[in-house]
Amino acid sequence: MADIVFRNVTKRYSTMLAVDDASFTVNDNEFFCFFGPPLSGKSTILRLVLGLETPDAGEILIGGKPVNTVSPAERNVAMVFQNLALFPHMSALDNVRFPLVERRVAEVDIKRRVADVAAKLHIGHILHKPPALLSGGERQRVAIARALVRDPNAYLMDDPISALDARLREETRVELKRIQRELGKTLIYVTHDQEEAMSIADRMAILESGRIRQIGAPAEIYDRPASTYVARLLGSPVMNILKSVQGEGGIEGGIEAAEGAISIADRTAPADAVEIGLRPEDIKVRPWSDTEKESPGRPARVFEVEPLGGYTVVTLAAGQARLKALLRGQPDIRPDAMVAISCEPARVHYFGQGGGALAR
Ligand SMILES: Nc1ncnc2c1ncn2[C@@H]1O[C@H](COP(=O)(O)OP(=O)(O)OP(=O)(O)O)[C@@H](O)[C@H]1O
Repeated sequence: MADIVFRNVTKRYSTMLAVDDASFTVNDNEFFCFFGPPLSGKSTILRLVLGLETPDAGEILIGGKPVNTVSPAERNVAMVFQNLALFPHMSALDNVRFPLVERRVAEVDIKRRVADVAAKLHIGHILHKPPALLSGGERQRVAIARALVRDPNAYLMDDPISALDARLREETRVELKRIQRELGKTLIYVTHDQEEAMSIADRMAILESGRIRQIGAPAEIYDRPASTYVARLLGSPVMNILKSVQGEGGIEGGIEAAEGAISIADRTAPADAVEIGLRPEDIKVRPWSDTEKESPGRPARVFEVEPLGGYTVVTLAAGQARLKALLRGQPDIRPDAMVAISCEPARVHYFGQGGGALAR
């Protein structure tokens, strides 16, 4: 069992609160992501788990045992650092072997485990090379292999594939997910790439300035962000968040614009909404001429069209409000055209004073 628990953990660097009263549980065998902007405390949390830092307050438990005073070696947690930290004077093979040689594992077992991990990461053909002769992607795989070759309680990875190009990153994250499932080990993963976090994690925690703002399955957080801060971090294009004005009623789902703010005709809207959030994919866009009197579509002007192949991002001007809509395929929509926009009331997000999500 290697569940990892933080109970009210705080870590300061002089006056800087790097981790602020963090409480969470990473379950055994879980792929758990920490996601947040730069300097939000992601790496510090990993260093606390690893034992490279000691909390100023609170308690850390690994597999049910308090580890605040346990050395990194005894915690037996394997880490892949952002800067990889491969030994330059050793071949890739010796780098991967190193943790086992250091622990005096029998040669026959070393050979078996290295071959196994090399096959999993497709690096068998480059093991003879030193790091300097490997590409960025190959170096990253070797660093991951060096962590996987051990049999630790848990793996920690700090933005391990950030140096790869977009295609290789996609491939590697799919593989990492598969490998973690096969190994059946707890994996804590840090990334500043929202798409990566969403695609790879069983559950994730969203950080802001050292504080955990929300924990949940990616789809849960995406569908029910607890605040405008979280809502803006996930999704591309990001959620449209506009000031809310009281509407005149109108037909359910109609988006009315006024003075840079919008209202949605929605019987279930909370009265104390200060802001309204609309995911770009939830905005329906139709040619204005199609609009019948009973339709919810309210007028908007097409401001910009970005065809991206499989889908198209359309920026809409509704009064002084600007909204982005994400449409499938390549619809025949041109700048300056008038369109009708609407949104299923159930898909609308409402936020109150201070940015917290409001229940209906
Ligand atoms: N060794 C240190 N000494 C002083 N301050 C530090 C140290 N390590 C981190 N910090 C500060 O703690 C805060 C959290 O940093 P941390 O590196 O954990 O964030 P992060 O989310 O991992 O950032 P990034 O995405 O840029 O890696 C930052 O304000 C950072 O400047």
